[in-house]
Amino acid sequence: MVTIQHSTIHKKVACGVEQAKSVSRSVIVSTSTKVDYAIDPVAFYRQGENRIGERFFWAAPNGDFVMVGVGSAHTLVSNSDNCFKQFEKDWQELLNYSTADQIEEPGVGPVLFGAFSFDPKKEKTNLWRNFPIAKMVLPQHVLTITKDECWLTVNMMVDQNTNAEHLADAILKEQQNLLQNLTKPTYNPSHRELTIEELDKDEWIASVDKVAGQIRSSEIEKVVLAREIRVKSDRPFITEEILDRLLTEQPISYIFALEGGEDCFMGASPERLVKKQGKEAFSTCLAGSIGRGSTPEEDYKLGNELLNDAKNLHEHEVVVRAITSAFEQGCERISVPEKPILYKIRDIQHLYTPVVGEVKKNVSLLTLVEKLHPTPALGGHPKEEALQKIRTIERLDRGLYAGPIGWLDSKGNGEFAVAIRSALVQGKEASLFAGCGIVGDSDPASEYKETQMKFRPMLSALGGFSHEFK
Ligand SMILES: C=C(O[C@H]1C=CC=C(C(=O)O)[C@@H]1O)C(=O)O
Repeated sequence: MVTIQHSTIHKKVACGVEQAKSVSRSVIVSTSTKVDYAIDPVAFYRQGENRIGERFFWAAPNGDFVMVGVGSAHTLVSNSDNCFKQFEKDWQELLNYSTADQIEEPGVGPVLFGAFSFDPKKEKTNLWRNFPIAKMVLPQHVLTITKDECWLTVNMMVDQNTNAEHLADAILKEQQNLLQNLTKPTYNPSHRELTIEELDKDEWIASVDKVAGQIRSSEIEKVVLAREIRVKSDRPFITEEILDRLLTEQPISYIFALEGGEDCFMGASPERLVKKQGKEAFSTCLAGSIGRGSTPEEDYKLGNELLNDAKNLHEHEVVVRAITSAFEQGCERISVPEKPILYKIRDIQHLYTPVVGEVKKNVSLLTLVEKLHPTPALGGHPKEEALQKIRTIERLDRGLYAGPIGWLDSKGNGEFAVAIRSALVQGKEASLFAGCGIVGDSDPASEYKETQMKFRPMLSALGGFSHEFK
């Protein structure tokens, strides 16, 4: 099932080699083909298994936009807190030396996919050894599925010594392999026996009490405190199987996976950080939570309770203020509804306010990400004071949890979600993370229960089941 002609690729690479010679540096050669048959994205990801450590998966809510990457033509890595600006500069420079087909469709052509740590200033532990503070990958092979189109892109880094014939052969062979066995995989539905260790549970509950007290007697309005559970299985986890479950069980969330070495960071986040399409930018305020009812009546009652609960409305309002203020710096004609509505996912319902704006000239997606992150849904308010509190009080290393994860293309489009409801999968073990917005009248026992609820999507996708987390 070859979709790109060998002669076409060969010609493009040969041109790239000439360009590399003339500018004395390596250049990107990118070419995209529209395919007129369906490709199952999880099957495509699975087919890339000989590129373990170099794959990613992304599906926007309702499968409206899916992107899968295999292999790396180039990787941007940063271990500093200047990562957004550094990547912006690196990406522009790479694009200045690229030859790509002119395709308007967002997410087709040269793209970067990657993730940023929640807090580059927090000391890094061994848990996240396979991930830098931030990384974004220009994938070798990309599958992009939009509402009505399906595209395959190959990206190559070419220098003056590249053998065009060899590179064209290798890339086409790999693409052919990726396009084998494209039927939707079926996985064994049997559940696993998981052992769950709740790390520093009592300390976490005590810290909620302490921070709520400090909030009552200081200028700090809100701090998000997170915790970690470590899950062990009798056999290695299979990331394709987890992706498949997440897609089925969490259809209105962002489903993501990013590999680093043998590890995989993955999740199902309901929270958009920011999307940029053309001149428009979209963000989401998501904060304030309650469970789902077991009957429609109970569910409605709980939703109503949430919509009228002063503590949750306050938690939410802090986020709306911060996102609106970040938008005011980068956008014009901002629109924010006056009141939140409910966003109901399988295990939980949230208060939700969408924010839309028209991006000012020369403001890029990464600039918006930098201005927004971390919103008070993940950090707190005021931002710096809340971050300082999290650094000193939280015992876990959040790593990529609660950081921005997503993609951008060569035309300035792209989207980032906030990497919550996530897990770092490491062979037979996984660390899961969940946090809660703490305000002055937060109750430690209820916040603890809320984290149990927030662990459920990933626990279930890992194939596990536990009464405590029900
Ligand atoms: C920090 C998390 O959730 C945030 C997003 C939505 C609702 C939240 C809340 O109600 O506390 C949190 O701010 C998490 O799931 O780990």
